[in-house]
Amino acid sequence: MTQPLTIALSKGRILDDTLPLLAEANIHPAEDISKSRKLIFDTNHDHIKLLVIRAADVPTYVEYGAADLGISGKDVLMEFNSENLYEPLDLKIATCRLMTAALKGAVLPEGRLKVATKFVDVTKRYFAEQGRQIDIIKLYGGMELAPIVGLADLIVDIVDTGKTLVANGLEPRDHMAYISSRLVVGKAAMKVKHAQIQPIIDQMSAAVDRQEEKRQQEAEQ
Ligand SMILES: Nc1ncnc2c1ncn2[C@@H]1O[C@H](COP(=O)(O)OP(=O)(O)OP(=O)(O)O)[C@@H](O)[C@H]1O
Ligand SMILES: O=P(O)(O)OC[C@H]1O[C@H](OP(=O)(O)OP(=O)(O)O)[C@H](O)[C@@H]1O
Repeated sequence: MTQPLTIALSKGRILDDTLPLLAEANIHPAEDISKSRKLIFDTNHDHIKLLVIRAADVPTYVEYGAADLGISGKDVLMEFNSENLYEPLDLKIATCRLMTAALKGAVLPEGRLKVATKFVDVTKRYFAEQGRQIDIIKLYGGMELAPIVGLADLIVDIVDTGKTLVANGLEPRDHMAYISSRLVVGKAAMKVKHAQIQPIIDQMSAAVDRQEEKRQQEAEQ
């Protein structure tokens, strides 16, 4: 019997890049997600449903088995740090870097550093590895403002083009991690529904390869 499958998608910028990949894997939402206020969608497969939720909530849904698969930024997964999730596929979408940044030219204090971020645990682990004492200032967005107003010496945030840093008089310092979106699978779901989940991983993997080829061809033109 075909068991039901639920896939949790991150809304926001990841969603735009996710839908073409799902389409290449022959998973099509029954209605236009971007035009709907619904959070759960049927698809062209009777047994597959899509959830569209806050990016930071995706690992929680998958960990608790409320979704079998999920699509989540590596930054979110690093912060969530769960042992109950497999990460079988790099989708190579929403790529960016997790970096530290400071005011341009600023000399950092010798002693404790004030670090503003929403990635609290990732930041604690990173500076602990460096043997550096820090005080964390937890923010929910707009981290770039913190050094300008003296709230922090350093920030830890996502950098893509670097335009947000430049616009706020900041400069990148340490490159902490390469970030992209990943397909995640709950360990329990993988055991129970392996026969249904594996083909989706394989189709998504082929879709990622095709998109990569397309991108390379476009870059060469
Ligand atoms: N500038 C960027 N360029 C590329 N990818 C990014 C960028 N900013 C964030 N991302 C990736 O996209 C994910 C989702 O970002 P998005 O901005 O949609 O949501 P958010 O602001 O983190 O969350 P929410 O809107 O739910 O508060 C991030 O977790 C990260 O993996
Ligand atoms: O290097 P850039 O290309 O300028 O991109 C980096 C910016 O993008 C993200 O913010 P986002 O636009 O998602 O806003 P938010 O953090 O307020 O959600 C991130 O938090 C940076 O501020």
